[in-house]
Amino acid sequence: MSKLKIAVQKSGRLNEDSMRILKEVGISIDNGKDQLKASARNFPLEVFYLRNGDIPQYLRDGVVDAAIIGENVLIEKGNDLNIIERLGFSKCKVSIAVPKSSTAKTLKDLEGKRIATSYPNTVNQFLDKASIDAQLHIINGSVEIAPNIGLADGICDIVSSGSTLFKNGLKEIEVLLKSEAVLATSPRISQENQTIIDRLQFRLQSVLKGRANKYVLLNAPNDKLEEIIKILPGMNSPTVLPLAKEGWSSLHSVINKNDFWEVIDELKAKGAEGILVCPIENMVL
Ligand SMILES: Nc1ncnc2c1ncn2[C@@H]1O[C@H](COP(=O)(O)OP(=O)(O)OP(=O)(O)O)[C@@H](O)[C@H]1O
Ligand SMILES: O=P(O)(O)OC[C@H]1O[C@H](OP(=O)(O)OP(=O)(O)O)[C@H](O)[C@@H]1O
Ligand SMILES: [Mg+2]
Repeated sequence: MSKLKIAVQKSGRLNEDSMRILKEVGISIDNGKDQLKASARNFPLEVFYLRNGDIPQYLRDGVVDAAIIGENVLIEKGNDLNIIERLGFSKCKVSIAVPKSSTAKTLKDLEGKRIATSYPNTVNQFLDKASIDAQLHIINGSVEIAPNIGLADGICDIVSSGSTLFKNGLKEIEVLLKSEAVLATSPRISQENQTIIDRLQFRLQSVLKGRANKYVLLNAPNDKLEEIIKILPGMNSPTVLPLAKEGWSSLHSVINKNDFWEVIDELKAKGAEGILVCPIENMVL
């Protein structure tokens, strides 16, 4: 039987969360230390542990069928490749930054200046679009040090908390793009492996929906139910069960994680009691 070949970063910022999400979709992987390839025990899948930066070419060549990769790397090296799912972790920006003392306020102010970066294609794309002429210095890491050692007037690199910029006396002046981990596929994927990735994607979507929501249970007097139900639309409509206590009901529903605290405040204000909130492992809709 055919197996889906999926690339995952060997080590680095994406590795742990990539392996976690595979585990959460119920895939067990035999993981020997320093193994570059591993098979799943209960799903037709082989994991290849690769460098993030090498993955676009492997996808293009069909060496792997799919990959969990930073979207920023695809924008830099794999604009032709297909993103099928956004995975919600490793969120970051790719930004332009300059020394705090610099008068530059936008990318335009770097006309004729030197920019250090590990993402030359991305920067060039933005420079071309804005008809800006700047000189790129391509370096592979520690980009934020470049202005301090006189190598560049500005940089383009990944920003997350902003602490690396801060520690190096830099300020962000323009966000070129936002990125997160994504699932991408090879244009050469076989029909057989496409059906396997469809199954994997279905499972991933149920885990991602689960992560985005919470299950809420509460008790409420029957005369308040109508108003409470308006706040809690649920997946379809909330479950209402009678309590042993006369005139009271228990209500079960799903709420979005982002507006969870606001909803809880509203529920309390409308007379809800004994509110329990639980994480959701999977949501299959
Ligand atoms: N500080 C950060 N916060 C959040 N996400 C980040 C951060 N830095 C990088 N990322 C994301 O994680 C990905 C992997 O970053 P990491 O630094 O581990 O690898 P790398 O050195 O770019 O790649 P390689 O695997 O080729 O060595 C990046 O492409 C980006 O999408
Ligand atoms: O805004 P922050 O939260 O400080 O994160 C940004 C830093 O994180 C990444 O570096 P990383 O630590 O991955 O080191 P690397 O250069 O070796 O990849 C990135 O290249 C930035 O330097
Ligand atoms: Mg890094």
